[in-house]
Amino acid sequence: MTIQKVLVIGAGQMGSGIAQVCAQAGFDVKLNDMKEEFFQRGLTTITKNLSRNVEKGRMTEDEKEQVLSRITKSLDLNDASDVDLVIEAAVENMEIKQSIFKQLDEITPKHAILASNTSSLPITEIAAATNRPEQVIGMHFMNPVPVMKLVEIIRGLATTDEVYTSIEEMTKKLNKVPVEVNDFPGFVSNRILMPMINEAIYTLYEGVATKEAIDDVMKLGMNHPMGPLQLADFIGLDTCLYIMEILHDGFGDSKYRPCPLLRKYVKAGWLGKKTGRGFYEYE
Ligand SMILES: CC(=O)CC(=O)SCCNC(=O)CCNC(=O)[C@H](O)C(C)(C)COP(=O)(O)OP(=O)(O)OC[C@H]1O[C@@H](n2cnc3c(N)ncnc32)[C@H](O)[C@@H]1OP(=O)(O)O
Ligand SMILES: NC(=O)C1=CN([C@@H]2O[C@H](COP(=O)(O)OP(=O)(O)OC[C@H]3O[C@@H](n4cnc5c(N)ncnc54)[C@H](OP(=O)(O)O)[C@@H]3O)[C@@H](O)[C@H]2O)C=CC1
Repeated sequence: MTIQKVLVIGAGQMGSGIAQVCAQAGFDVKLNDMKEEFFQRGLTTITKNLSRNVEKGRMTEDEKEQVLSRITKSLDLNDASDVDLVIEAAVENMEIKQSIFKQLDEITPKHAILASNTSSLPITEIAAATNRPEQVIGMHFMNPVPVMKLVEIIRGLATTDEVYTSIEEMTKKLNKVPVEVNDFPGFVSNRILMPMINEAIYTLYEGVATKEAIDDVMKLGMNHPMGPLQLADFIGLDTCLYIMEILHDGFGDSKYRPCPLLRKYVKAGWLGKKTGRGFYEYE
């Protein structure tokens, strides 16, 4: 199947990055969010990223304008009526995702593929909200999207080979590397990453070391580009908590219990970099 028109849902940190890389690869992109201001915030991030590419000589001003001209605003899900692919990057919540996919099933053309950028929610369960589970798939980008090479591609129980192949090809066109995984809570990426982050939070909670010391151990000792607490702030502590809850519920194993300190920070609205405060403070 040929994919040309894409609708990205959610203009947050992930959705804006996904819209950017799709437009850079020549796809026509509609970027959807619930409010004008959220769309504008996403577009501002994309414009900043592209301007940095121009400054670094990787792109001309003309090319930047062409990329921007391929991104259009959408504040209404009905804009999905003529697209070939939807990539959903709204909040990590099953009810919200199922409601979006149910509506998309009614709005989008019959051939359209419905993909979710979910970090951990079962694709099979999201697909069950539609009448086309064979055309639903996980397309899990990594943050920051313009930089990270991986797209974890998750097959739901009913996803067809044809749909998988279309998404694999699309991923390569985005200059990313697809890795196929099966549909289990947290897939591969967050089944391994998030318990490490949660354990780092327990290490802080139990007073084993300061936040800076914990991050330094992992940066200097394990060559991680960011320490786990800095990375948690970068991902968003709300998203980290949702993922731990999904692992905990999905496997029923106490080893995935979210650290109480993580819950406390999320309740306080300290969601990390995106709200200006998490384990660290940001400008
Ligand atoms: C939760 C999930 O479901 C899955 C996930 O995504 S988990 C999170 C996965 N991501 C990670 O683990 C990221 C770990 N961190 C890193 O890899 C690096 O710290 C980083 C790439 C973010 C920054 O790299 P750095 O070397 O420390 O900083 P810096 O030199 O400023 O940036 C390197 C490049 O990335 C670019 N960059 C950094 N942050 C960026 C952002 N948010 N958006 C776009 N580009 C960005 C910079 O412009 C720079 O580009 P050039 O080299 O071309 O100039
Ligand atoms: N952060 C990360 O590192 C990664 C996150 N993901 C996944 O990507 C998804 C988005 O995460 P992220 O970008 O970090 O989150 P953000 O909070 O940055 O962005 C989410 C955006 O979606 C909007 N939104 C919420 N509900 C709807 C809806 N019903 N329709 C349209 N837009 C909606 C939000 O609006 P509002 O601000 O009003 O809530 C917000 O603008 C999640 O599923 C997450 O698990 C995947 C990989 C990495």
